[in-house]
Amino acid sequence: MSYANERRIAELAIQRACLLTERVYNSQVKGTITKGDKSPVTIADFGAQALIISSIAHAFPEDSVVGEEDSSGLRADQSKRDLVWGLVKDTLDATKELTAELGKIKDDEEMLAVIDKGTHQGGSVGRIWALDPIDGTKGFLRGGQYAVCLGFMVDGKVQVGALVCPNLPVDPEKPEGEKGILLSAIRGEGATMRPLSAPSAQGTPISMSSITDFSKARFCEGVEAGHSSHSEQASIAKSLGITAPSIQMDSQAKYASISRGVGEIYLRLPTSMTYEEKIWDHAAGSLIVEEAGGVVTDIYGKELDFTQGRTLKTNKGIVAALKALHPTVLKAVQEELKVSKL
Ligand SMILES: Nc1ncnc2c1ncn2[C@@H]1O[C@H](COP(=O)(O)O)[C@@H](O)[C@H]1OP(=O)(O)O
Ligand SMILES: [Mg+2]
Ligand SMILES: [Mg+2]
Ligand SMILES: [Mg+2]
Repeated sequence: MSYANERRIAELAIQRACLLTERVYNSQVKGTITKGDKSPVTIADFGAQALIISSIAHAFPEDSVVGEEDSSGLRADQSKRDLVWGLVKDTLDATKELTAELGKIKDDEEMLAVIDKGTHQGGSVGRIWALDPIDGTKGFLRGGQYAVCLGFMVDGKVQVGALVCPNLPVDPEKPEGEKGILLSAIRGEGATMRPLSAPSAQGTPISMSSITDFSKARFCEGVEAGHSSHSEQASIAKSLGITAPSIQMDSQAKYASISRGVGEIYLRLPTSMTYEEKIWDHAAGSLIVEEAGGVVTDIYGKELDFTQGRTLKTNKGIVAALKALHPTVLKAVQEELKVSKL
């Protein structure tokens, strides 16, 4: 069974949401709220979650959604709620040609209810979407990389992944040139990429870099040292003979980057043994890397298990690399971490 229709709706939904996130990215007003876990959420995260879940509910009314955000921050703050509804309404008005396929939201009450359709607990049964309306909110606030991410799972296995990275260059050779790419994949059918500016273009197939010589390989890692250990990453790079400086960027833009051959390895090294990675942070990106010729496991070498609920509670960290490099990278990770962590 091909999931071409799910991929098409996923692409349209995240592109529509990206019009809203870019408007906020380029505005002074971000409307940031600090959540219970101390992480930031902005009016753009809420607006994008509302638009994307309403698209899924319109196209696939029986499906469930595990989304990062809920409406509690907006229910407690009328002015932010008004700001988000203004953004959502403007975006819907500006994209009327998509209403037949993606539907719309009638008022701010419905918008809050739609955001809360993302509170599903996930699991191993049925059709479930994993949504990160803005991945890398800290990067978004800093003017760095972020991604709008949507994965589609059937019985706990990711079948479709779609990512928009609005600030990655279309041509990696021209970092100051046109920005904004959309990547997607269907399991077993490969991964593709196209510029955001060409919504009706056919995606171009992408594949990981073929560099297998570690002295020429490059790491991608997060900007936030609190999300992944930079010092252990540096020791692992040294032990593998990697000399190039690592490419630092926020969000699943790292998965996007290695899947189109910019960087060969992405590591996410646990900074605490209690943090559980969230399914929406990995569903789309991990499938795109696998379909571009990579292998994605945790630091124990275990496959990512999306059947466990809202988090990857049986996994720790991420090791993503070209198939030919992965066993050696994993061994180096385990040698480095076993003293302090395993
Ligand atoms: N303690 C943590 N360890 C690992 N990842 C975290 C932690 N806290 C937040 N995150 C999530 O890490 C991701 C960003 O990763 P990176 O550092 O690679 O850019 C985001 O999804 C962020 O959530 P959010 O979606 O709220 O931004
Ligand atoms: Mg967040
Ligand atoms: Mg995230
Ligand atoms: Mg997020």
